[in-house]
Amino acid sequence: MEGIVYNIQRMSTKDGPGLRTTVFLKGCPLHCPWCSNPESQSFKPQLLVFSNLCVGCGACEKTCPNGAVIRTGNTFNRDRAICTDCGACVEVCPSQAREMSGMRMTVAEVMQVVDSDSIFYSNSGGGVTFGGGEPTAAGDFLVALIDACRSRGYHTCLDTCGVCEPVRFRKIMEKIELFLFDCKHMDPVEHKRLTGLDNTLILHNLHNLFEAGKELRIRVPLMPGINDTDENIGAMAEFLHRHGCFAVDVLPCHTFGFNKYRALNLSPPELLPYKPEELEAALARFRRHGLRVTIAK
Ligand SMILES: C[S@@+](CC[C@H](N)C(=O)[O-])C[C@H]1O[C@@H](n2cnc3c(N)ncnc32)[C@H](O)[C@@H]1O
Ligand code: SF4
Ligand code: SF4
Ligand code: SF4
Repeated sequence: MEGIVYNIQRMSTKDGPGLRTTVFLKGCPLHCPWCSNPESQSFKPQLLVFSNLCVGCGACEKTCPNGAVIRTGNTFNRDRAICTDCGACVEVCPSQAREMSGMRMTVAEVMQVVDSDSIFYSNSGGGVTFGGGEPTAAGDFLVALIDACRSRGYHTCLDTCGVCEPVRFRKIMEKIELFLFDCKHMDPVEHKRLTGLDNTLILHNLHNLFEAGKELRIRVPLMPGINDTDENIGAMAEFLHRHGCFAVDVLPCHTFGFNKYRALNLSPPELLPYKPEELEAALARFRRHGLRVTIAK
């Protein structure tokens, strides 16, 4: 079985306990306007062009079979309407200005990388995390990867936005040991306006996780002026309290990865990270609503 993987991060300390291997699966049903991994949203491999690294050699123009390379002065980009993301120009670029995101891999190929890190899992209390994109959108490929990890005794963690058809989510839920579950916005209309889908499925799946007593950490990507209002944080606290949860991990807005929007010929988000005093004020709103708050690693 095959799926599209856009990165395998080794020795990660940020995606769950201990030392971890994080497998990033490409494709996401949401389009959060602040997403730090815009290349993770499409379900297909994609070309990124980092114009600042272009040395103007013209090799890509000569190689492109579709005439999709556009020259502006001494830099070479591509016409998105014509480019087929075939990757031929990446092979000839001498300066890494061109890069393909996403490659087709089999379960065995992913597990070869995972297995080579396994010595570190038992010593550190670590294991394997599946992220993305939205890992549940990879369907049977994700299930097969989890099964392969569990059969070897590796701890498994899922970093998810929770948008997943409930029957499939239940199947995944039974196999995963720790969930990092995002809560982005509590208002369904606002959730849809921001991300393209409302939060009905998300809250349904989250409710089921709580009911099943699964180990989970709620993560809130905190975006200035977007979801850090007293009203939204209050609604979040009300939902979480009803499920016996009194703590969240906050991911304050960062702009790492925003350079990849230009590399995909997209406009980067117009967002600035919090000033320290603004972040403190937002965190205080969580505490006022009875939620312990930690900044996620
Ligand atoms: C790229 S997502 C992948 C997992 C899944 N799609 C999700 O959204 O939960 C990984 C984490 O990064 C967070 N994130 C994405 N963009 C961010 C940004 N600009 N600042 C802070 N956190 C961000 C997400 O909210 C999520 O918790
Ligand atoms: S990815 Fe293929 S089609 Fe697109 S610019 Fe490069 S060579 Fe041309
Ligand atoms: S091959 Fe790379 S360095 Fe050469 S013109 Fe194209 S993008 Fe620039
Ligand atoms: S759900 Fe996650 S991967 Fe998908 S767009 Fe939002 S932050 Fe990006």
